[in-house]
Amino acid sequence: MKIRFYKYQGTGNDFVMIDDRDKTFPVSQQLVASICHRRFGIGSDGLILLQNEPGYDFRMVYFNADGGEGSMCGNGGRCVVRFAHDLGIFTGDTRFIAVDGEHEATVSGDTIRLKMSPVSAIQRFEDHDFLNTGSPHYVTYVDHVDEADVTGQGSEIRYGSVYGPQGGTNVNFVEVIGTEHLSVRTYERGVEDETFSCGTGVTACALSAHLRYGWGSPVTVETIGGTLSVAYSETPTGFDQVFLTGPAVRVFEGELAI
Ligand SMILES: N[C@H](CCC[C@H](N)C(=O)O)C(=O)O
Repeated sequence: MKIRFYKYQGTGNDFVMIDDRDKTFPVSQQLVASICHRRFGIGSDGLILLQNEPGYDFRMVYFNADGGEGSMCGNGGRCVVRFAHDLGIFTGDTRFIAVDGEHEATVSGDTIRLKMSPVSAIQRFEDHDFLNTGSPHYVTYVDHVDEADVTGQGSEIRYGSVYGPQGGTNVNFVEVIGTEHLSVRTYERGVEDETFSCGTGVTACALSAHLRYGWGSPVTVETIGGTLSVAYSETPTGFDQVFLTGPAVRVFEGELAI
């Protein structure tokens, strides 16, 4: 069986994208993991199926690189919007459905602005915050993010006694580099490594920093793979009107023989 695939990246978070509107992709954890493998497959942080959904422009189905169906992916969401735009499914604005519900997005040039789910139930601790921005995120602050042991400490927290039994968490290391300006590195569960950028993670860090420092919106966030912006409104229980904005581009396309 031959399957046409496309490769997209959003600030260096990269995804294999498949137009699955005819629902023929033979989903299995092993197949997805082998496609995402960087030595034996195409190589990516995740795989996304674009499917039809009545009442919406499309449905986003996201899998982590390990082949497990993941929670929401912010950069993947921005990339699938670009993919749907490239396929001619919409022009300008779109509304689609993902694992955490409905999303809206706008395309202008290379920039994709994605509306994220409202955020509540933020757990605040002295040295870290824990919140769910579509995916669970542990946010910890460091003086020099370049020196953080992202993979070592990240996997310790991800598999540790607190979060491990809950299905794990993504772990973000944040350095404040100015007012409303952060630098972030993320250990991603499901990839089980550091990625170049994590959209839901960057969103979590911006909201956490707002709570710590009383900053206004938007917050600019540097990642290894580029710059993202997070806008939001604070509510009595958390945040809504949360928007993640940044570039998403097609890298190449090809054919997969399985
Ligand atoms: N890279 C993604 C996050 C994927 C979430 C996944 N790692 C999980 O929690 O299972 C993003 O841009 O938001």
